[in-house]
Amino acid sequence: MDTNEDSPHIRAQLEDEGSVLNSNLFLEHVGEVSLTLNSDGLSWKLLESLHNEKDGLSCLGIKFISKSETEIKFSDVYAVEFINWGLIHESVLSNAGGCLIRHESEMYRFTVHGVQRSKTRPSLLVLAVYTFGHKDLQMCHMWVNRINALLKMETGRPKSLLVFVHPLSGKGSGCRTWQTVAPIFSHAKVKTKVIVTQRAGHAFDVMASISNEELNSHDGVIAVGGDGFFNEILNGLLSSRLKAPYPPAPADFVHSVGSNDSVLVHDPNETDVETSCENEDHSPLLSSPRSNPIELSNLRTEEGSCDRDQDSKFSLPNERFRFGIIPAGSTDAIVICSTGTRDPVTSALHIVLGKRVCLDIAQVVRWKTTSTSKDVPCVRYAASFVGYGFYGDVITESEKYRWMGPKRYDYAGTKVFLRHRSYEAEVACLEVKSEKTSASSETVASKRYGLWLLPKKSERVVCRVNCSTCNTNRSCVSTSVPPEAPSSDPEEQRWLKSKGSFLSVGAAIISCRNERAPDGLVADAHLSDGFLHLILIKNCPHASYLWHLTQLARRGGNPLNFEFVEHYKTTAFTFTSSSDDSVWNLDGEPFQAHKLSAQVFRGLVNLFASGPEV
Ligand SMILES: Nc1ncnc2c1ncn2[C@@H]1O[C@H](COP(=O)(O)OP(=O)(O)OP(=O)(O)O)[C@@H](O)[C@H]1O
Repeated sequence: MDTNEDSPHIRAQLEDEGSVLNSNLFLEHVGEVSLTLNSDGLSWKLLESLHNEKDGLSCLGIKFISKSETEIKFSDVYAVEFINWGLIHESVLSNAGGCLIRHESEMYRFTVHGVQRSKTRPSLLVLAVYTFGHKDLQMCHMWVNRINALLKMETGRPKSLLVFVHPLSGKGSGCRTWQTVAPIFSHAKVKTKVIVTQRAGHAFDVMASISNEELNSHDGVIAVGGDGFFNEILNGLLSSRLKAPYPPAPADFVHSVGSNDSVLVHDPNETDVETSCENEDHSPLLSSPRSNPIELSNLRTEEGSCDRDQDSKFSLPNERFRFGIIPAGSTDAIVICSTGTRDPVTSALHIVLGKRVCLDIAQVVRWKTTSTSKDVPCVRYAASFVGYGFYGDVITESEKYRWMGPKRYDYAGTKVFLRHRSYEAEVACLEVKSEKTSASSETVASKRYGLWLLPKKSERVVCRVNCSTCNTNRSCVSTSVPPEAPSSDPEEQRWLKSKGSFLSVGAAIISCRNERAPDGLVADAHLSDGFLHLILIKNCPHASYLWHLTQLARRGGNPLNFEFVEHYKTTAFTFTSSSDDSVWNLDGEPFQAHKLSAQVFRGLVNLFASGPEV
């Protein structure tokens, strides 16, 4: 079998100071191949004797094996493992008639675990497993060691992860989803500390109370669940660690907050984000005791980082520490927007391969729960969407039907749509000059509403892998730099206001693509451009609202192209309701707020993802 003259036993050739290795090995289901390793990856070629050079390997006109060289880059390989002595199945040509026959023989084997893109859906990653074999044990060990050595040189791959599994997420399949992808992590030798949650708020409590030292010992935290579960983990981490100023607000908003005036001042050295929310709404996050805000105020050592007394630092933004989501929820919009698909295996592969994409995070501060309440400010963070009116009502209604699983959203959505309730409110958002189109090109409607002239559909730049919009004017995140927040200089602030009766008020941080809205609410929203898209749906006839929702549900639809829809691209907004009955929807979780302000932090967190291939 071995023909290499240099070594009678092992057909291994080290060239170029050992950087290239070449051997003849057997590849499972293929046959004998010439396998080459170089610094980039592996490539192999079926040995010529096994196929007809002209036609490739074929039997009765059916082509079985491509004669072309095949390869896999180390950037797409996440593991190699020795699997001892056993059968390798080969395909060989019979002498009679040149037909393909199956042949198997025993030898030592090793498996290379990698990733391939689906040919039909480029966002979908599929497992690629290549098993090579050789009669010589040392030969196999040498290949495994060499591949392992090169895999260790791949940067950014996680070694240790904290994994939260929500067993009841979506259709109740959180644990099953984790069991499906867990072998990917064990093959990749990623240590996982798995916590299956026992109740709502469990993951928040763990993340809020975990020491920075332990957090720093992991390369990231993974949510096996839906958007709401991810939101809980995000809030658990940020609530006690991110020290950032409150959102900017117009003067009349500041005054109306009354006794809370002082905390609206934008001096980060004076303003601590408190995590203590009054336990008067029924959010699962609020059901458990919180850290004492007075203690928290002593934690700050410098902007964007936290230093608990005896504890080490955890910087924010934090380039090394990433969040991951393995979709098991009912909507999974964050996964769809950040990977382009809703597939647990794809998400797991993005994680073990150490992909990275920055994500904007909205800070939402509730100043009043009801018109008469005297509250301490309550800070929450959202990664995908913050909505009021229709969106708040759907989430409130759907909570009653959790047992229905994902179908609850359709049922609750229909009920709320039929009610056609509108809400009196006042909304103000910060104008961002650099984004505004020239005055001469503003339409009458845009002037009336203070609207920006939004790009035509064909001019919209959709967020993709290596998105130039997200990467412009920023160097992703770096440690010790405070998150990029809207300017707090009153000179630079101009507020656009809208007061009236709204069917809904929504702020999309990302496009919010999901299976019910294939292009998302805002098709050209980006993962980390530092903007919120504020969408105000003014009261309108029932049929018109239905038309808007129909456009939302259509691929290629234009849900924002209506007279009754106002769209502001902004970095901060404030909201005051005229009624007491004010429920917001934060990443799919209810949040009662009569008066709130919000701002976006550009690229505050990193995700194990690479952006959507759309
Ligand atoms: N063990 C548990 N039992 C009950 N509730 C839980 C448990 N673990 C987490 N939760 C709560 O369930 C909420 C919803 O979870 P999740 O987002 O995974 O599901 P979903 O609502 O079906 O999906 P989506 O948010 O994508 O629509 C979380 O915010 C969390 O507070």
